[in-house]
Amino acid sequence: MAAKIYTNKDANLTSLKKKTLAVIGFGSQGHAHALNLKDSGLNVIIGLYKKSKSREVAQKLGFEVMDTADAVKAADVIFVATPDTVIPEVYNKDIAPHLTKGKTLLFSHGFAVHFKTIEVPEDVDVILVAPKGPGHTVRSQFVDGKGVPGLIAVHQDVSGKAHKTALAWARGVGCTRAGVFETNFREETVTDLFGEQVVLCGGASALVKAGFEVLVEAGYQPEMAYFECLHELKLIVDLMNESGIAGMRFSISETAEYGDVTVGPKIIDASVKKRMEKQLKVIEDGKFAKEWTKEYETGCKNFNALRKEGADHQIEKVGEKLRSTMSWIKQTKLKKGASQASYVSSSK
Ligand SMILES: NC(=O)C1=CN([C@@H]2O[C@H](COP(=O)(O)OP(=O)(O)OC[C@H]3O[C@@H](n4cnc5c(N)ncnc54)[C@H](OP(=O)(O)O)[C@@H]3O)[C@@H](O)[C@H]2O)C=CC1
Ligand SMILES: CC(=O)[C@](C)(O)C(=O)O
Repeated sequence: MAAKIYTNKDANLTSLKKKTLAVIGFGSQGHAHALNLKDSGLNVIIGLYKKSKSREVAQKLGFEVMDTADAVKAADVIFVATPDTVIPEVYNKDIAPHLTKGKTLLFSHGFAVHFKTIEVPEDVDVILVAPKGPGHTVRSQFVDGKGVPGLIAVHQDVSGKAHKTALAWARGVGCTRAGVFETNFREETVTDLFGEQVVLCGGASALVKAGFEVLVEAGYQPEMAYFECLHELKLIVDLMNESGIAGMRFSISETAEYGDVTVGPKIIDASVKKRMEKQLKVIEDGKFAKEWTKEYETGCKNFNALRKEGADHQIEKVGEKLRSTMSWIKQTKLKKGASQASYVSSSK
């Protein structure tokens, strides 16, 4: 039987209207959920650590900002929007001690609950509302009157209202405008990690860089390689996003389509699929979660070195130059280190 898609007609905000909603963290997801919920007429407070660079940004956007522990004490629903590797320390220090009976714990990724990096008490609801898109898109789509499709899941339902709360939150952040599927913490966690590592962020950026390098090393202009391998990828993926692979193939030339169906399977062949299957096992077995947690706990040395290698890649320099000279590309210079929320789409 096809999974049910929940939309606005299935969800209302009633169960959240008289509640205090705390968003712990004001980053990519945190700022988007907070602003969208606030624009949906709900009472939202922000919990941050004392030295957070996002305190001032959140206050300027009209939020009451508290220390994390105080926000948890004051709230009925607590959205843990800190990085997955930070969740254990924030949870154990500032959330768990104040998670009294009847509160609801909410996540937008199941990592901490599924891989048990935290222990949740038995007397609170534990739910997931996971928009299937970056936080900045969750916000910009909402501002444009649209929504990002999302997932909901219930890990623990003490109140008997966990599902309704999840749906109400999904409505408040705009997901039910697009469509919401119900899943469970394991499925969301595993598929999200797989998707972002193997297809979306990891797979796509590796494919783009490899294509760019092949063209540049063969003597073609780096600008041509950038246009072909990075810039145009968005335009092709947009077509797939809107009307499927078939729709994209309808729009491109027959020459391109012939190359697509004959060469594509030689590039992404059975050996690539085997490596994808292997990575899925690494995620399912919790090996990835252990590796990432250890990397974080030992100071992210390897992670930062790989980040720098990526930032120093020629494609970044060429791309930055081209994007700054071409008017039709939206100039959103998202850069790590600044407050994520400083790129917020205004609500008016
Ligand atoms: N990025 C995305 O689009 C998506 C993220 N998710 C999930 O959302 C959750 C949050 O990720 P994301 O939004 O990317 O995180 P970000 O790194 O963008 O933001 C993290 C926020 O947490 C704050 N923070 C850090 N330490 C603490 C602390 N001790 N107490 C309170 N706040 C703290 C940061 O403060 P400061 O601002 O000072 O740095 C920042 O505001 C994760 O579970 C992630 O997996 C799910 C779907 C998509
Ligand atoms: C945007 C999203 O959902 C990702 C890629 O999985 C993430 O940022 O965690």
